[in-house]
Amino acid sequence: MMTGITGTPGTGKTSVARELERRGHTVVRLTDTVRPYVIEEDSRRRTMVVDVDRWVEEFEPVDGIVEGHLAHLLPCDRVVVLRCRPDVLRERLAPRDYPEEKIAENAEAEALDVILIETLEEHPDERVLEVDTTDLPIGECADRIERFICGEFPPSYGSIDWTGYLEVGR
Ligand SMILES: Nc1ncnc2c1ncn2[C@@H]1O[C@H](COP(=O)(O)OP(=O)(O)O)[C@@H](O)[C@H]1O
Repeated sequence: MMTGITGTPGTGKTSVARELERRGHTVVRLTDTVRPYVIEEDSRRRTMVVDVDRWVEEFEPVDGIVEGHLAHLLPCDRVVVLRCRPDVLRERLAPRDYPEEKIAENAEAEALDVILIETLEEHPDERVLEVDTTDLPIGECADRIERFICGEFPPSYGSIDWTGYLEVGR
């Protein structure tokens, strides 16, 4: 079974995947697989443009966890969408040497549920779990994901509304 862990940068994918790996799960990091599919790199914005269609087409399915902000585009059996309140997301991204424009874009994408919407375009409801990591310690996020994978924790999404965090007049 392949479980995707996706989310806006800063929502905690790397941290929770590290914890799940420590607990014995096989983890594939998407950043390690996209390199051959990079079409363009924008070093100022620290962004890569990837040939996503070809990457999805050629991706070898994994019996384990795939972690990365494109994971929901793969034919996963389960998808976990990590979330983080936009003001806290900004704090989490602050130590990265991202330009302000990129931090603002990520906070806005999070406020607009962009990754959740993309996930629901690809996967039926019963495969999707949204986890709000804002106040949930990494270990507890990992517990919930493990229980979701084995069917003990039910799928759910849609209880988050962060439109109030959209920055107006930018
Ligand atoms: N559940 C959490 N609670 C508090 N801080 C977290 C949590 N998950 C991640 N963080 C912190 O947020 C920052 C970004 O986490 P990271 O795992 O790198 O996110 P991503 O891989 O989604 O970009 C790190 O400093 C990490 O320690």
